[in-house]
Amino acid sequence: MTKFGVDAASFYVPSLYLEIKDLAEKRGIEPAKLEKGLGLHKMALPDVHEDAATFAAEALLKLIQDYNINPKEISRVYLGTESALDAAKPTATYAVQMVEELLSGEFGERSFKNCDVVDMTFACVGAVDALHNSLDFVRANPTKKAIVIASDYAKYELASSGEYTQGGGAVALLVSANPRLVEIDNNWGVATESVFDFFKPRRHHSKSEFNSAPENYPDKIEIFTDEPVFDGQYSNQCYQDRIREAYQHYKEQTFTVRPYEDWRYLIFHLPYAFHGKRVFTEIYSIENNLDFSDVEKQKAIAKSEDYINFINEKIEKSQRASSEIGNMYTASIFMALLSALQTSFNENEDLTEKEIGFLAYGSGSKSKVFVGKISPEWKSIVEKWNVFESLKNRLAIDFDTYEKLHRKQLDFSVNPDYKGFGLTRVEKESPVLKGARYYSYQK
Ligand SMILES: CC(=O)SCCNC(=O)CCNC(=O)[C@H](O)C(C)(C)COP(=O)(O)OP(=O)(O)OC[C@H]1O[C@@H](n2cnc3c(N)ncnc32)[C@H](O)[C@@H]1OP(=O)(O)O
Repeated sequence: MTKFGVDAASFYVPSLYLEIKDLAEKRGIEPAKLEKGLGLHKMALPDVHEDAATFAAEALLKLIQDYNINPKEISRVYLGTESALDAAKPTATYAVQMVEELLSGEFGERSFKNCDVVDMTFACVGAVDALHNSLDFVRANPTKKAIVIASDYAKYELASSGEYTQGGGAVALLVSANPRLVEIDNNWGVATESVFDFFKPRRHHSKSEFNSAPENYPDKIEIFTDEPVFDGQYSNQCYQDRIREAYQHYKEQTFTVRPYEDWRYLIFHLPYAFHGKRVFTEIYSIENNLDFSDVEKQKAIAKSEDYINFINEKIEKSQRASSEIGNMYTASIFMALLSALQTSFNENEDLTEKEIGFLAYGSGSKSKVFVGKISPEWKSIVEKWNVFESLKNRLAIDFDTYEKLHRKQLDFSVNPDYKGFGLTRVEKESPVLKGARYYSYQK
């Protein structure tokens, strides 16, 4: 029987970061809480010229170049993002255009001309939805290939409880038959409930708030905000509830008992590094008939030797990249996979045929639980990544620069050596192009 899944993967993390201890000091938070309590070390930050479109373009370009992909052979580019730049024009169109233009010498003009390109949004689970859809597509059309990109900038209000979990970047996945990285099984546990744990409402503004609003602007206009409205502890609870329900749904469909025991790695959406291991205590307790009825008992389970051994074996390696990057929203779950596989690769572990369990979550809210099996050729894909080496080649910025970047007070790139895609300008004058974004590539 033909197998379907992820054939290759690549990632992009911006070159700037802030040390978490610098943030802790300025905000009066004990560094140990962030480092030892939540697993945070560094926070990746977009430079002035970067956004979710440039992140996506970088990951897409790397995927094409590292794995010799001809864009003309790609039938779909589905982008999961909650950092969309426009409410109508997909961020994926910007990313595809950047890559098309850069590679026009090699593949001709408009190499993605017959490609189906779209964004998918459901907070942090949007790229899993894109993967799910793309897998359905290749299962129905086994000779075709799709690319899924997860790209986001996780930005929170200054001095909020989300601030120390900020981060950003992108992961791109090639989806096809006979995948060389991981085969994805077609059983999906799903749980949905509409809640307000974390969301980005359109805010209404009146025309009078804009000094230079053109005559033909409507009296009320809507703009998106980068920063979410959220309730941190409630979002933790919603995450825990949804993954419990989706895991249960997965079990019902697969008639499995304690499936997590067969998983070499548990790969979670990680809003911060230690989130997966903190919330999985509930499912672990249910599966092992442990009393989870009050906070004391829950803490005892989290601190038990069995649970700590379980975390060290099945979760810890997936957290390592997150500690160095922070939240990547849609891309976090895929970066957790890359982190685990890169570590196994570096340690010469043979993962062939091993099962991986995925527990995805998106606020608002939805969870998907599904399983993959590592392909025999996995090392030929992972050997191109160098996840941890590449994270060492970044530029630390100071707190003052961080705050200015956050407030959009800087006009020029912070990294003097920046290379790659960058925003050149946003049209401000022309009534028919106002807001159009233009990008170029810095060699
Ligand atoms: C977007 C989504 O994916 S939804 C799910 C997650 N939600 C978010 O990411 C929303 C944005 N983020 C937030 O609101 C917050 O950062 C949260 C909710 C994630 C974390 O909230 P906080 O109130 O900062 O932390 P919280 O009190 O929950 O946990 C702190 C941890 O540090 C530990 N800690 C505190 N001080 C110390 C210390 N000095 N040394 C060691 N550990 C410490 C605490 O014991 C606790 O860990 P434990 O519960 O495992 O024992």
